[in-house]
This record gives sequence, C-alpha cells and structure tokens, in this order.
Amino acid sequence: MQQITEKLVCQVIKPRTQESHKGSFGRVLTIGGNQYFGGAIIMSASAAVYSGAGLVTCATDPQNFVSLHARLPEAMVVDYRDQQMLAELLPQMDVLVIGPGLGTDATALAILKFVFSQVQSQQHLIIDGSAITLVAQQQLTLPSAQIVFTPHQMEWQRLSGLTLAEQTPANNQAAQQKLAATVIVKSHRTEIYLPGQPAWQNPVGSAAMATGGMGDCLTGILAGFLAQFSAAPAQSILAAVYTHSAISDQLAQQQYVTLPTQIIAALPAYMAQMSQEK
Ligand SMILES: NC(=O)C1=CN([C@@H]2O[C@H](COP(=O)(O)OP(=O)(O)OC[C@H]3O[C@@H](n4cnc5c(N)ncnc54)[C@H](OP(=O)(O)O)[C@@H]3O)[C@@H](O)[C@H]2O)[C@@H](O)CC1
Ligand SMILES: Nc1ncnc2c1ncn2[C@@H]1O[C@H](COP(=O)(O)OP(=O)(O)O)[C@@H](O)[C@H]1O
Ligand SMILES: [Mg+2]
Repeated sequence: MQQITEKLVCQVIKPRTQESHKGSFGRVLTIGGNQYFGGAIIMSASAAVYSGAGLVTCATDPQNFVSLHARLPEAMVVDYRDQQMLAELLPQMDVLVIGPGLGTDATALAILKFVFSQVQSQQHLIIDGSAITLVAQQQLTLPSAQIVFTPHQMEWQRLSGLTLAEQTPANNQAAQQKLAATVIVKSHRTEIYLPGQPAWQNPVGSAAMATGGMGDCLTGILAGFLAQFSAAPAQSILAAVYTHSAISDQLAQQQYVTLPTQIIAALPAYMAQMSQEK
C-alpha cells in the first residue's frame, strides 16, 4: 500500500499568494451538533477555520450558538432546521461537512435528506459520524457530488457490510468502488481509498489520538484543505489526513494524550512549517 509522505504534504500546502482575500480560500459549511453533541461540530468548524478555510459557517442546533461564538467568533451560525436559510447558503459553498454530532433521530435524518437534495455535483461533501450511520441504516441514495466518507471501523462496517475482520484492503477497495466515493477508513493506520487509485496508508499518528472528537477534528481539516488548495482534491485529502496525525505526533513528544482542540490550535504553525519546506 502506498504511504503518504511529508513531501506530499509540502506539495499541497503552498505559501499564499499575497494578492488574495478570504474568498480566495473557499467557503465551508459544517452541519451537525445536536443538543447533546455540540462539541463535535464546534471542533469540526474550528479545524476548518484554523486550517485556513476563507469563510466558515456552522449549521447546528441553536443551543450551540453561544458556545460556538464564544470559542470561535470567526464562524457564522445558522439553525440547522431552517431549510429556507440552508437552501440560500448551500449553493455558495465549496465544501460541506455533515455528520459530526448530528445524531440519528428524525431531525437529523430530515437535515441529511435535505442536504442530499440540494448539494451540487461540483461541491465536496464530507460525510462523517452520525451521517454515515444514517446513510447505512436508511439505505439512502447518494447524491451526485464529490463525496468523501470518513468512517471509523464500526461506521465502515455499517456502511459497507464488512465486519472488522473482513476489512481487508481488497474488500475495502471493492466496497469503495460500489459507493463510487472516496473512503477514509480510520484506525491506528488509516487507509484512504480514492476512486481509480491504489489504496494509500497514513504512516503517522499514535494512541495519543484515541480520544473523543479526534475524527470530528479531521473533518474540519479535510474541509479546510479542499476549500483552499489548488492541488488535485485527492492530494489535498491525503495531505489533510497526514497533517492531522503528524501534528499529534509532534505534540506527543511532550504529551501522553493529544486533544483535538490542541491539534486545531497547532494547525497554523504546522502549516507554515510545511509551506516553507522545499
Ligand atoms: N464531544 C462530542 O460532541 C463528541 C461527539 N461525537 C459524535 O457522536 C456520534 C456517535 O459517534 P461514535 O463514534 O461515538 O459512536 P458509534 O457510531 O456508535 O461508534 C462507536 C462504536 O463503534 C465501535 N468501534 C469499533 N471500531 C472502532 C474504531 N476504530 N473507532 C471508534 N469506534 C469503534 C465502538 O466500540 P467500543 O468503543 O465499544 O469498543 C463503539 O461500539 C457522532 O455523531 C460523533 O460525531 C463523538 O465524536 C465523540 C465526541
Ligand atoms: N490508536 C490510534 N492510532 C492512531 N490514530 C488513532 C488512534 N485512535 C484513534 N485515532 C485517530 O483518531 C480519529 C478517531 O476518529 P473517530 O473515531 O471518528 O472519533 P470521534 O468520532 O470521537 O471524533 C481517527 O482519525 C483515527 O485514525
Ligand atoms: Mg467520528
């Protein structure tokens, strides 16, 4: 399996053109965070902002508005039940994230179905967490979009029907081809299945990452990278997966556990370092 390298990351994270503005770095909408899982969507939106997305909006339960504003004043908010507002916002977006902390109740399903009905074929749609579980449980038809699934192994079992023991590279690739989407199967050594490519493996990351919210954080980094970089989307996806874990490895030199919020805070410095390496 091909290994992602730091060199690949440096090819994606380029110094910014000085004559640029926020619109040059893409618009991201993160959708999720019910009344119990607000932290998940706050971490996703934060990771998108700190990885450099130009404009980030968070569609969530209004109960999360105050905490989101307090932690992340850079983000705008919208009530995720407000279909009229969502219908206006969605076409403006380059990247959508749906699922972190969304939950699997009737409200969550209605929001997911609405987003599937509105998303456009050129938009990147990152489907994570509860949204993966809903797609699997409800056997939803996937919309025409640039879809990236980010399941952990149990979510991948729900989506692909493959038990953990059956999740071999060959079986994973076959299941990914059936979905006709990019699939990031997260584990200690995350595997990335991109349409029309042999599989990739992430060689970095450690058990210091085994803490709640770590996958929510990854969704925001993926969104930030897809929103702003001119590299092929496949390269941006691989670079995002590596960056998430490489930052944890740097922090883990001093820390037993690395928190998602600490990885988020370290994104700008790591990205500056990578953008300067030849
Ligand atoms: N702060 C917040 O708001 C947070 C909100 N969150 C949100 O919660 C929602 C539900 O997501 P979820 O991942 O917590 O639950 P679910 O989908 O039931 O999966 C867990 C089951 O799968 C199993 N399992 C097997 N292999 C595994 C693997 N490699 N990695 C992980 N699990 C593995 C695992 O096995 P066990 O732990 O029992 O050994 C268990 O039986 C989702 O929307 C998410 O965004 C979280 O992000 C946390 C922080
Ligand atoms: N032992 C480990 N080694 C390397 N990476 C890990 C380890 N445990 C978890 N991770 C990473 O942390 C993230 C966990 O994602 P996920 O289970 O969706 O978390 P959550 O839903 O709580 O945000 C994945 O990117 C996974 O690769
Ligand atoms: Mg998750």
